[in-house]
Amino acid sequence: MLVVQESEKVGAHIASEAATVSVDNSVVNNGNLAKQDDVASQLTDAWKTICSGLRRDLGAQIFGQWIKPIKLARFDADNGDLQLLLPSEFAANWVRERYAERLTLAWKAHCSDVRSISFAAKAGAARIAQVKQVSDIPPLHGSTAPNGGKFQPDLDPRMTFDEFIAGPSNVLAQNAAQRMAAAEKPLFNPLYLQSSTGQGKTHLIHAIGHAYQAECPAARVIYMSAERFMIEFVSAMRRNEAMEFKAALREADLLMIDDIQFIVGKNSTQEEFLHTVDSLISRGKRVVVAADRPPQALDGVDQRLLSRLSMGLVADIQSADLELRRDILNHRLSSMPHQQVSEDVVEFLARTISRNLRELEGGLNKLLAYAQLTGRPITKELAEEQLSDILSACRRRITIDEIQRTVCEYYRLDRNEMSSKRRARAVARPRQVAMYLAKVMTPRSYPEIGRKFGGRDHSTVIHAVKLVEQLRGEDTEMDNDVRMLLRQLES
Ligand SMILES: Nc1ncnc2c1ncn2[C@@H]1O[C@H](COP(=O)(O)OP(=O)(O)OP(=O)(O)O)[C@@H](O)[C@H]1O
Repeated sequence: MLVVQESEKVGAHIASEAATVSVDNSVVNNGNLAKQDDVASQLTDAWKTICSGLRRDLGAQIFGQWIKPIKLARFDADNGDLQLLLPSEFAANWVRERYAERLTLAWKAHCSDVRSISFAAKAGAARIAQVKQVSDIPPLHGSTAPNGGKFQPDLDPRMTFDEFIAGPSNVLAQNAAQRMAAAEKPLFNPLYLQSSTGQGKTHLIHAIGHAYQAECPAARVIYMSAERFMIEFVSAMRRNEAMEFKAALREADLLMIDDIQFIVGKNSTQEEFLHTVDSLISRGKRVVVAADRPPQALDGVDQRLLSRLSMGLVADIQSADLELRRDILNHRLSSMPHQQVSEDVVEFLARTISRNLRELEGGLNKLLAYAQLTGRPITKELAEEQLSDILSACRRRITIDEIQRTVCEYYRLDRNEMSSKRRARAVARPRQVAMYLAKVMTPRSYPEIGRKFGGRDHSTVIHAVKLVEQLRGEDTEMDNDVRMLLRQLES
């Protein structure tokens, strides 16, 4: 049994087990320290990755309220149960009811040792509720049947090329996607779509699926997220059906895998994915993948897989500019002629909700739904009132103090280290990261930033910014740290 955190607070029955360890090794009851250390760090790493996905999918508010407070309490290596600890009974029930399945799937995808999760409240570890064995989770719609049945692509009917509005930020990706969907063999393969969250990767993938199916009705199209790929692969292996799984994938004429960044660190899955990609490409079949970062920034991914993924076309989608945001809103509204939304409301939404297109679309939908339910006219005032959360998040100005606080929390440093003269790398590097973030996230000048970091000279800040830029290109761990911090600060 592995106690990951909070070891002193959870039940005594755990401490009586043979192998108990905390992540910092303060509690070690058996000799196999290296192995336990390894498991503990795997669990912590997996949790970091799961959290970044959940933060993105659930939004900062829900994430901050319900998921962030979760601690990894302990892991039972014998039965694969991971206990998550919540601050209260109420929180434990809430998270269990709403997110148990999602958390279980995510855990299974990111750490194959975890087979079930249970929830406990801080005060009452005795009232642990066993939630779900992973094996109890029904297969998703369209996944493999045990005897090698088909993967049915579950494509969103709304995500077509017709519904995709092009602008300078996405036109390359749109053209590439259209080529990939044409009957004629594309000049590149695979297609790697890359953008930050909510900029249209999934939309383009679904659009390729629809168009290719229309173009070649007999073609076999397979679409799934990387997380799903891992889950299907692991459960096929458990059922001794790995061969069927492999065969089903290799029959694809078009294989599309979304959110490929989640395939990190799972060697057998990566191997399988690599072989599948190799096999498909060598037979002239099409492969499309999407990720929130470029191939070289995929952490923990085998070099051979990286070079396979990079050898076709890597198409970047930049953040949508104002004109594209305006065009997307107008396009959505053109399909709803009964909705009375004036140009100044569209302009207001397009200007203010600038972070990602999912928020923009969500904001419009919320406004329309509210107006319909209450009969109130859609005005800027109504938008201000109803979309206050999104709007204030978009308008929020990030301060250097906030950056310093977040960086210190992230690297577990004392806040004073941001101004201290200490040069040890463990302190200097986070300080340089904070200076870099201050430069890219605030309008402050180099001298102003220097003053906020213990009165440092502007040349020190310039050096820090250049260094972090350079390190991000060379060191995936550093790049991931910066990405996590950017996300945390932007949310
Ligand atoms: N160019 C576009 N035209 C019309 N709608 C768009 C466009 N780009 C994105 N959208 C819409 O914005 C929403 C978010 O897009 P999508 O889910 O494709 O983003 P994503 O890049 O895959 O995000 P994530 O990385 O979070 O999965 C979707 O509803 C999509 O239909």
